[in-house]
Amino acid sequence: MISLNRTTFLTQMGVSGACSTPSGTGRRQPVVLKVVSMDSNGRAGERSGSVVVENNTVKEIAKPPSPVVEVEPKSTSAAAWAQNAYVEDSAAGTEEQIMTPWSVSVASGYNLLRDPRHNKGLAFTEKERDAHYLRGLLPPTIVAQNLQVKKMLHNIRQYQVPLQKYMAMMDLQERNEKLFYKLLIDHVEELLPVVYTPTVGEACQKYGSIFRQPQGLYISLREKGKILEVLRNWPEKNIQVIVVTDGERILGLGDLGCQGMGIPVGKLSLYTALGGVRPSACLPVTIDVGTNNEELLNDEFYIGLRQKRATGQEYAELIDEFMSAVKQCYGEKLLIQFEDFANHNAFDLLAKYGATHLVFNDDIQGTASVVLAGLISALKFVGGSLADHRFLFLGAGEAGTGIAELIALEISKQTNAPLEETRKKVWLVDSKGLIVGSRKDTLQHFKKPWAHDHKPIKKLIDAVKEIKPTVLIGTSGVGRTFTKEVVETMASINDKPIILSLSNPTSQSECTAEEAYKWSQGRAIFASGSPFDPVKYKGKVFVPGQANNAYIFPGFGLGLIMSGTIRVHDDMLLAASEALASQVSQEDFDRGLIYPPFTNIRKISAHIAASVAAKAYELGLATRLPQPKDLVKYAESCMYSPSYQNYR
Ligand SMILES: NC(=O)C1=CN([C@@H]2O[C@H](COP(=O)(O)OP(=O)(O)OC[C@H]3O[C@@H](n4cnc5c(N)ncnc54)[C@H](OP(=O)(O)O)[C@@H]3O)[C@@H](O)[C@H]2O)C=CC1
Ligand SMILES: CC(=O)C(=O)O
Ligand SMILES: [Mg+2]
Repeated sequence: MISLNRTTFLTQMGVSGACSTPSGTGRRQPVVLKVVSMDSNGRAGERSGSVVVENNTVKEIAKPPSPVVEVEPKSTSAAAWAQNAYVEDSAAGTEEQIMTPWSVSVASGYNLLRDPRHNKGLAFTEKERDAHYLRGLLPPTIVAQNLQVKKMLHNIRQYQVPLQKYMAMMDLQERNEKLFYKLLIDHVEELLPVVYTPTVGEACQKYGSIFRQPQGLYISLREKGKILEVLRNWPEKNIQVIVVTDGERILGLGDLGCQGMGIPVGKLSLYTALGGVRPSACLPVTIDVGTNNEELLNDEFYIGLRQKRATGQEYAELIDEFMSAVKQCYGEKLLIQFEDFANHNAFDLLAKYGATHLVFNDDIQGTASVVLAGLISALKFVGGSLADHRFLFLGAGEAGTGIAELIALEISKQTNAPLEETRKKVWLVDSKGLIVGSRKDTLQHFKKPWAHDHKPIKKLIDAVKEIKPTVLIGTSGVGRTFTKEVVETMASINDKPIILSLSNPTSQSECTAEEAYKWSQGRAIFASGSPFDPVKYKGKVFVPGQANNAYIFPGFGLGLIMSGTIRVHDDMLLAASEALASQVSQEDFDRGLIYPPFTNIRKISAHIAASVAAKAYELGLATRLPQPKDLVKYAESCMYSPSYQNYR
């Protein structure tokens, strides 16, 4: 039973007198509610229902249906949760803590149509139109969600320019969230390149010009000392995952400053679409410490701070305040995904906060896990074990050394050889040439483990001829660096050369799919970070795979969240790789694929989540007890559904 003075209730919820609905004494006031509530087991969920108002007092929430998704483990106390729940008391002008474990927000009539989380557009039924004051606000026709999906897809296909498709998708997300996710989930292969790489790269470059609505939180140097207050400005309180960037290394496009926001927004839409994490639990964040991108600093439409990047103590203090604030606000089990930081910060942030927070670096760890999975399944084509192969990377930054380390770790686990030994199977080339012992003094710390004894080599082609790799991996961020000569040399050394061009977006890919197949006479096993269309070569169709961390992070994150895991461990990355590799079917292999199609991604994510959670339980890092018996089923049951709910 909820008893709250109606005026206070509506004011607190930011509902002005003008939009409040008639509320005679004892009259059931039909409004759509989003109730974040907690049951006696400490489980929270979103519900919809109506409220009963008596004598200007909200008396009850009428029979809310079961929670959409269980989001809090049993061990969380209602009081602990409540500490994180705040509303503005506009009358008093002060912040007031709600001491009951629920909060309610109301939308009806015109506001309901403007509320993307609950809006259904033309899909509102006759009954809902009556009950929620929508009569006359919509044309008479009523359509099913599937027809809305069909119409939106038709509209999006009319646009020839990818950025226009992107903007149409963003508009939809801001208008009707469930329809956005239904469309994205049902047509994931077609729309992933629109909301994610490559188009999201262009969107970030032009973010200032296309900016319409804030889609996440901007924390700039001006917010220093106030980050906790800034977090409370975000409308959602029960955040489970943050994707944060400082915009310094956006895909392979360099420093895009504050306009990097497109990346956390895009990654989190995949958390929901591919991994089933509730949208309301996702928070995109961009930390703005300036940019060294002169073009943006001189761009009149640039949306960020117009100053050079802060570094050193000033940078560290802002990040530290952010990390403390989010933990204080959202608790120990909040997952923080670092995304597209430059490598001079990324490794240090991961090391520093890995000990105190649930942090995951997608570029270092997620990429490593997805590539290892691809290599495990590529063994089907090339034979042998990982230990039988030699790996050469172009690019020795976050992605390159992250993947290298996970490969070495997996070989070490498989062979019981020490890591120092297994690392010797992996070679890396950076902008100055092959990483070798004689360069040790001048190398950044993350390159040092790869400085093997060898004479210096400047050019990739010479390194390929000398090392004779079976696997060539591009993580340089520089397009067309796998030249005809490089690919031909790989094909002369190997019957089936494995070539992965991981750099994003498409313009930065080390080679195209067509180049890889043509120059290797159709023998390459090829995958790329951004998608390429199938290639017809000598009468045969070759389907390239997409080696992108999008296969891993949504399921990985779901696994951490659903098990209440408090720290990430390398063994979880290995578990995720094996789970992904196990999802490649014989039919996929028959098509030459080393990754399963994205059309099955929700099922794949459930398997990844289950494996990650199982590892977390094994390592004693999971706090959701008891452990569910069937983790795959449990993962599936936790997943957000984009289907409309009925509002009574
Ligand atoms: N497919 C996927 O899922 C992912 C793809 N990526 C992509 O990988 C690329 C790199 O990302 P990340 O590792 O984080 O970036 P980093 O900046 O950390 O690393 C880039 C590396 O490439 C080297 N490099 C740059 N130019 C050249 C060149 N001309 N020849 C040889 N080496 C060069 C750099 O050398 P030096 O150290 O000397 O400067 C550095 O070692 C990006 O395009 C990114 O989009 C990243 C994560 C995931
Ligand atoms: C995919 C990704 O995370 C990147 O290119 O940075
Ligand atoms: Mg990234």
